[in-house]
Amino acid sequence: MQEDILKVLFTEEDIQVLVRKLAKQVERDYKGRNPLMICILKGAVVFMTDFVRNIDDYVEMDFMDVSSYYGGTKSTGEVRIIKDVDTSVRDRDVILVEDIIDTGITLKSLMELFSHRGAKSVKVCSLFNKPSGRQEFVTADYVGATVPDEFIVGYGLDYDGRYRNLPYIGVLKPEVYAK
Ligand SMILES: O=P(O)(O)OC[C@H]1O[C@H](OP(=O)(O)OP(=O)(O)O)[C@H](O)[C@@H]1O
Ligand code: HPA
Ligand SMILES: [Mg+2]
Repeated sequence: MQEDILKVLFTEEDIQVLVRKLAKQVERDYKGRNPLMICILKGAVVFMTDFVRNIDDYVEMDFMDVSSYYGGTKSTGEVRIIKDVDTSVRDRDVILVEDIIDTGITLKSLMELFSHRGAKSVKVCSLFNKPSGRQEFVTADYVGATVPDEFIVGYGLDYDGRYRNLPYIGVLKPEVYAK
């Protein structure tokens, strides 16, 4: 698996610094508000588990599985809901927890959905932002770091379902997806 990685962009230690920074920002901004954190599966699952454990206040968690890449390195543009949340978002302070915002297509459709469902507020916390990929005008309220215009994997992020278990963030060798 490691031989498919061109270079490491963020080590395990780098990632933990970013995660703690985001958790402390959210902890401060949401003090006493019991926000509903919605993890956007599958990519955000690793981030979510570290993130919530760095927040020293009440939070609730739910999970939504959406997909639009289907094993490739380019968005299909069609965001499919595979599993919805169980919790009612009406009058809740919702925080969407994402691993990466690239084209912005996933986030745009989720923001519309949750605003429509009557959430009191909807904010976005994304570990990574790739502004060079943007096709929709969306921004996250909390961002860990900006990444370059390369396909990255690890710490939840996949190519074709693989590499999510890498503890670091790496750039995938282009020959892996050119095959
Ligand atoms: O800004 P965008 O171009 O929409 O890309 C970002 C989204 O794409 C990835 O999910 P994916 O559809 O690959 O599903 P996965 O999380 O199950 O891998 C990633 O986890 C984000 O949710
Ligand atoms: O760079 C990426 N890597 C993995 N999944 C992704 N989904 C959008 N962009 C990416
Ligand atoms: Mg994916």
